[in-house]
Amino acid sequence: MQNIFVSSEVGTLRRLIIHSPDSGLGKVVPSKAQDWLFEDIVHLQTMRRDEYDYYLKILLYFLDKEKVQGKLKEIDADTSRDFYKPEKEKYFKSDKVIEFESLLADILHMPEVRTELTAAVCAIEECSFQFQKELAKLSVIDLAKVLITGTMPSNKMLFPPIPNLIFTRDIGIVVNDHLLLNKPAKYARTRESLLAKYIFFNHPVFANLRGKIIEITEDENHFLLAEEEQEGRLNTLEGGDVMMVAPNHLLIGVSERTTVEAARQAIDLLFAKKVVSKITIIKIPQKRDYMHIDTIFTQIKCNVWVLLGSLGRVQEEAEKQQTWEQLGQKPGYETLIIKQFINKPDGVKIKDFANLEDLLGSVTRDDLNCYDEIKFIYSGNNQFPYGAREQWTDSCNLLALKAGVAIGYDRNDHTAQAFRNAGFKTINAIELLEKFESNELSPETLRDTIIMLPSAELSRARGGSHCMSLPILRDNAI
Ligand SMILES: NC(=[NH2+])NCCC[C@H](N)C(=O)O
Repeated sequence: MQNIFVSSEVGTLRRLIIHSPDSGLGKVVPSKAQDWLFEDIVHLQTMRRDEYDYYLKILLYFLDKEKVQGKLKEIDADTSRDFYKPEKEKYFKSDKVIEFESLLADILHMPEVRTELTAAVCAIEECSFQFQKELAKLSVIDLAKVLITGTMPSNKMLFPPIPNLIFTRDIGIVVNDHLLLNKPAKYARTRESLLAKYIFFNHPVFANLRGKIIEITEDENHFLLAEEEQEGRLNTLEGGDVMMVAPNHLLIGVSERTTVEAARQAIDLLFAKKVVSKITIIKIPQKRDYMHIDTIFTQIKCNVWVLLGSLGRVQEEAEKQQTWEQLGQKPGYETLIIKQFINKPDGVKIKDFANLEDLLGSVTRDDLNCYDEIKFIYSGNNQFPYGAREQWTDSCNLLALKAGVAIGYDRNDHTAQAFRNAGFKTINAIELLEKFESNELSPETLRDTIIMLPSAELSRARGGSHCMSLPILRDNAI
């Protein structure tokens, strides 16, 4: 049975990996917030109870209904939140909405993996030998927690937390029946990818992936470079920059996090294995606002995309501006460079796209064979200055649960209006769950709806629901 397969962004979602905010997130301090890629410190309880738990309940309703249907009153009344804690009996334990921490605990039951992984984590975190011995005494459940949170059951912090693990999108991407592992650009995300690597290579759930995991490495000449030359030249690639838009077509962003060398290596490896026949590189400005391509656009259904207008159709404007630039005026816009590589029997052909809309339109028509009128929804309804404001809080980072039904943040009011103008309904996550429970609505019958997740705390971590998901199984979109 095919249990790992993703060939689009909008086919009905069947299985995914998530990670609920752990106690490490509550240990982010102001002096480390930026280093740990947070814009602020977050209130953990609010983030869990009033925000992320709703995300989970919605996912369960869509992917594994019997875990929640008719039980929400009871679940919500339990102040201990045992339903959400993998070590508790009442835990929802789903093989569709899969918690990273449970996968980690499972592989730590294998003695060899436990020894290797503990040693590897201690090595990268420069743990003392003494602490490494203490880790050996922990139960599997406690060890999994320490490897994620960095803190021992005694409350001693052995190494820093990995608060960005809630953004499971970035650890790897399923490309048809293969998996492209990340190689993080930021030190704060190194331990996440180490843990992920051990899970994908060892967990029985991923047995079908053996021989199909693609890893990005350094070119051997890299090791011979002097340190100052090496700087900034590592091959790095993060999942938020990789988007599987159609069975034949993968998008890769070259960004603050993903280097052109890594993108090139991914193209060579994926073409050699014939996993896809078309890969488009989208080079976006290297800035914090747009760390990955999924922060500037995502797909809602075959003919609908949400994107940041200031990076859309700018090319024509840019060409007109050229004269003024030649006369010395500074460019007042940002441009994208879009190059498409097509693997043909007689060699790789390259095609240019002038702007994002042209590329996304071509995905809709040429790759998904969808001829419905293409709709672009712009962040902030393309009204100054809401486009930029709402993009910052992930207005362009939505997760499609099925074609036309996606989950995003509730705080992006102008973008929500743009969705309504385009014929979508918007509904608050809490209200939707009530309507599911009362059978007024159901995941199966919902159409063209954007689910609005409470997000005051979540958005401070600088990622949206697209980032908080690693889909491993979707139905085909076509
Ligand atoms: N796929 C994404 N856009 N992920 C967002 C990750 C956010 C996280 N704080 C970081 O900076 O790494």
